[in-house]
Amino acid sequence: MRKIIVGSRRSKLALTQTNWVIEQLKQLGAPFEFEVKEIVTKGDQILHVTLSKVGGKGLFVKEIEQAMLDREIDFAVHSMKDMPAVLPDGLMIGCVPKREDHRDVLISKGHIPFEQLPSGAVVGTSSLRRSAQLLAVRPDLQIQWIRGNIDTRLAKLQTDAYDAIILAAAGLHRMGWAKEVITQYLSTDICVPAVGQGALAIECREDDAELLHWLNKLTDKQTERATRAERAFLQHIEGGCQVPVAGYAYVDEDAIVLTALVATPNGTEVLKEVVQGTEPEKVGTEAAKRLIERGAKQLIGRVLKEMQ
Ligand SMILES: NCc1[nH]cc(CCC(=O)O)c1CC(=O)O
Repeated sequence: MRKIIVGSRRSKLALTQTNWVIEQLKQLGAPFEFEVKEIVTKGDQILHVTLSKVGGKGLFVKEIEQAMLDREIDFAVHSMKDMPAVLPDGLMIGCVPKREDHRDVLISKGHIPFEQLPSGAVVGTSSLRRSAQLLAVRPDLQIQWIRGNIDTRLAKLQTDAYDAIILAAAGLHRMGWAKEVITQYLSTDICVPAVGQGALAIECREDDAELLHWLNKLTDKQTERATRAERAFLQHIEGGCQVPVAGYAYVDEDAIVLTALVATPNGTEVLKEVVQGTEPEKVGTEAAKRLIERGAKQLIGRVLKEMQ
C-alpha cells in the first residue's frame, strides 16, 4: 500500500484541517497509508510582525511547496485564502472540498454587537481588508493590529486592551469553538470575505495521477467554481498584500455571483462590483476589469505610495 506523506503547518487549525482531509479520503476508500509531516513556515516563525509588511501570503506556503517539489511530501492542505493567486510550475490545486462558512465574525467582550460598540472601541485585526470595510461603516472605531494563531488572538482579546476582534467563522467552526465565542456573523454587505475564505485548497504535484484520482472524489464542484472566480479576480486586480482586496462568490443554479472589492485602508474609498456569469475565470476577470475602469489601479497606486 502506498504511503502518502502529508505536509502540514503546525498550528492547531492546520493540523485539524489536514487530519479532516485524511479522514475523508479514508472514508472514501482511498488505498493509502498516511503520515503527517509538520513543517514550520516563515510565516509561523515571525507571527509578531504585520503580515503585509513581511511579504504576505506566500510565507505560509513556500516551504511546503518546496517540500512537495522535492518529493518529501505528497500533498498539503491549505486554507485557500493563504494561497497566492499563482502556483509554482509542477504543482496544482488537486481538490477543493465543500466550503465552510465564508463570513467574518465579531467576537466582543460582553458580546456587544457591532452596531452597538461604543465610539472609540478598539477592534483587533491584522487584515487591511477587514479594517477598511469596518471603518467604512464605523469610522469612529479604532483598529489595533493583532497577530498570531486563532487561539492566541482569542487569548489576547481577554488579556489585552481590545474591545473586540474579527476572525473568520470557518476556523472557529473547524476547531469546534464557534458556539462558545462568536458574538455576531458579519453579513457580506458589511464585510466582503477574503478570496478563498472558508475554503480549503489541497495542493499536490501535477503528475501524481493516482493521488489526484482520489482527491477528485472529495471536490465540491460549486466551491471549486466559486473559488476559481475569486482567484481569477485576485490574480487580475494585482493588489498585492498591502491593499485591501476582497472577493466572494457563490453558485446559484448554474450562475456564479461574484462580489469583488478594492478599498483604501481607512475605508474612505470603496469600489465594489457584482458580476454574474457561468465561466469562473471570465467572471473573475470581468470583475477586475470593471473595477479598473472605475479607477481601481489609481486607488491601488495611491495606497502603495502612502505605505512607503
Ligand atoms: N489569516 C489567517 C487565516 N487563514 C485561514 C484562516 C481560517 C479561516 C479560513 O479558512 O478562511 C485564518 C484565520 C482567520 O482569518 O480568522
